[in-house]
Amino acid sequence: MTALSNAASSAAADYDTLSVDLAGRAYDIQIGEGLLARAGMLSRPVLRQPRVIIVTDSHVAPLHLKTVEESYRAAGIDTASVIVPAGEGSKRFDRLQALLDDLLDARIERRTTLVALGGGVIGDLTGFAAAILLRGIDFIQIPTTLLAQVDSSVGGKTGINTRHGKNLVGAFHQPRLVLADTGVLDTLPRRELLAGYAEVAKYGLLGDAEFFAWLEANGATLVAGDMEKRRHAVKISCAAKAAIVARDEKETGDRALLNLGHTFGHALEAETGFGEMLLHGEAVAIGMVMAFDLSARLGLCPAEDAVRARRHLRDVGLRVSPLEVAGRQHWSVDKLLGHMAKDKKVADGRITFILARGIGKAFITQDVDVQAVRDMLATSIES
Ligand SMILES: NC(=O)c1ccc[n+]([C@@H]2O[C@H](COP(=O)([O-])OP(=O)(O)OC[C@H]3O[C@@H](n4cnc5c(N)ncnc54)[C@H](O)[C@@H]3O)[C@@H](O)[C@H]2O)c1
Ligand SMILES: O=C(O)C(=O)C[C@@H](O)[C@H](O)[C@H](O)COP(=O)(O)O
Ligand SMILES: [Zn+2]
Repeated sequence: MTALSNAASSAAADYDTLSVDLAGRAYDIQIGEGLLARAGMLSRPVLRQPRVIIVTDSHVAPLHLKTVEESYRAAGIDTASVIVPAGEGSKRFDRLQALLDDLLDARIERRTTLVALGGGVIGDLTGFAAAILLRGIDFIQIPTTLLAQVDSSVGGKTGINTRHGKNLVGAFHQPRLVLADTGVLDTLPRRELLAGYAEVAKYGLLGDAEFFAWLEANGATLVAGDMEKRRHAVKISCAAKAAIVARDEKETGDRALLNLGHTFGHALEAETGFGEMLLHGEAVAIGMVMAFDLSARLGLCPAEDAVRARRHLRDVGLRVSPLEVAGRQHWSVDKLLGHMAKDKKVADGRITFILARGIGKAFITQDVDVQAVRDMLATSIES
């Protein structure tokens, strides 16, 4: 029985199922409240042995680990758990090594499945561990942040940061299943919810003007706690990401659109040390404002659309300028460009940019005048 038919056959099922259509490696994304308590039953069809190892972090463990462990055990599935320190600092080589050793200590086998229970950090780290342990084992994503539910749990990008930059070591390794329990967002701090909202807005800004207009009308109530609106946003976002990933799994083309705001955002994250000063989603929000500003400066995008992008992100409560990053007084155009020059999308020495012809009309280009980028960055960091 597949996960899809499981959902359909359960009279009590109150979740939506989307699928990521990758030949031979297709998987379902299930979205709804209460999925943590059903994780065991929903995972069974994709497990290759009745044993999982759950990887989670020190914030999520006390809140949600017991529910997931009990759910697996109730479904007759043996569990062990590994808890790593919360935060972006866990996407590092030394933490990866410690995790790999813990998993090997737990006597992992080739048919054992890892379960990533947490935000994007846990998903990226656990997914990478799954990609390289015993030369590749299965994993399931149970995303617990808005960011992870709308973005990082889908699509198979896994990896860690290095001193050279963001996500520079990793692998494409698709999960077998994604269980997005929108109920767990209730325990998520507002700052983290907002960071995830930036990636939600990204889907509107890059390819769906209608969704962006919906967010302009509903974003504030979504952030305030409206469950239906959160669920709708998770569904639309996952559907958009699944479609892009299905047509360009390894980012040889279109998938780079999902990097809107990231070339700038990753540079801002690197400059602030990949930590609490600026979260990934927060950096992406500022990066998307920069991408729209640059597009407008280059005459590619109506100025009004750049204003709309900035206004909406600011109105929901996100910072929209590097100058608003508390604790960070001095920015340098050269340093930001230095980080951008190490981006994974650099080709033949040229930085790839995701720009826009308007809201919902992003495109990929290497044909950008560096002086225009310098001017935009200089304006954005001037006090
Ligand atoms: N692989 C991808 O496609 C992809 C996409 C987007 C982002 N990312 C990566 O994801 C990471 C950011 O993910 P994130 O924003 O989820 O950060 P995160 O994983 O650090 O989680 C944010 C914080 O929320 C806590 N938390 C998680 N769930 C909670 C819950 N339900 N209740 C209370 N606290 C909870 C965590 O412990 C952490 O402190 C970055 O490293 C980014 O590069 C990857
Ligand atoms: O899935 C993708 O593709 C994305 O670009 C999603 C991004 O939100 C995510 O932050 C991703 O990790 C960035 O891609 P990277 O290849 O620059 O690491
Ligand atoms: Zn991102």
